[in-house]
Amino acid sequence: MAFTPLSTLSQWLDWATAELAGSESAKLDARVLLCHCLDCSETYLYTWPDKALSEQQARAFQASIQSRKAGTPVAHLLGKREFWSLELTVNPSTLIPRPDTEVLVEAALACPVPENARVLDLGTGTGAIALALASERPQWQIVAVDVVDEAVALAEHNRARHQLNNVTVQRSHWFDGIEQQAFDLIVSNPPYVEEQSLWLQQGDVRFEPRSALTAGDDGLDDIRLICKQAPQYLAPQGWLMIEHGFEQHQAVQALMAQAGLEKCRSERDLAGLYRISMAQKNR
Ligand SMILES: C[S@@+](CC[C@H](N)C(=O)[O-])C[C@H]1O[C@@H](n2cnc3c(N)ncnc32)[C@H](O)[C@@H]1O
Repeated sequence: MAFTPLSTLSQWLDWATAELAGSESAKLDARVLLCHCLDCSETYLYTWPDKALSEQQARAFQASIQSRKAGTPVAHLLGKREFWSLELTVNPSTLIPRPDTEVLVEAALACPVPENARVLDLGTGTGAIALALASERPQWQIVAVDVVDEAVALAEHNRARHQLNNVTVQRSHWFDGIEQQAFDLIVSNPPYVEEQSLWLQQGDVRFEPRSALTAGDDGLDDIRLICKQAPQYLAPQGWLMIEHGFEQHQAVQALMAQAGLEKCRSERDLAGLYRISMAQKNR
């Protein structure tokens, strides 16, 4: 659609939906991106369908629809994604937080740990898990680490944005930079996809970095290392909790047991799939 001052919001929405046809979320994406370009709410679109866009708005909207058509995730175009009711800044340096990971947050909040628990989030990315926990448990002291410098900066930005002062963000290759050795809870959503997985060639995931996604031929390289080293960094009675792929729970439980952890178990997500496993250090 060429820009014309007479084109209305509803005409632009029809154009964008047609451009994105083939995507299940075409209509939703068109609305969300138009709201972003106009800096308005969805209610505004419904209330003023006959309003015209300015030339600048129309050009910005056209550009964002073309990027979306080329596959760019909506979260990257908006520069944000909501997780656990916190608006987080996102960028291509790490994973876009997924609703699936809220299951890990729920399980962590239900974990029997001291009131002023010391918590470690390994591979924090945007800071999603650490910040969700910090917002719910201001008395917890949380260390959040990532190995990618841009992700560390992003998590720190999100921490400051939400003024969650009970979180410390730092760079570390898993446990390498961690000094405190007695956490009551270690949580992680590490990379767990097989290097050769065809899933990596589809959808939004094509725009996310491999450093956030893949972990060796069976997807377990990072989880293997985390399970092996976690007991040294857990307080007695401390818990390790890991998000993983839906076919990995038995392997992850076995790795936890091999590391000497006890009470290994997995929990299902909303789709009924085992997506997190946990275990406790008993000595
Ligand atoms: C699946 S993403 C999870 C991001 C975030 N925790 C979430 O749930 O949205 C995995 C994260 O682990 C980080 N990572 C990968 N290898 C790492 C390593 N050796 N040490 C620390 N973090 C690492 C990646 O940079 C990425 O941010």
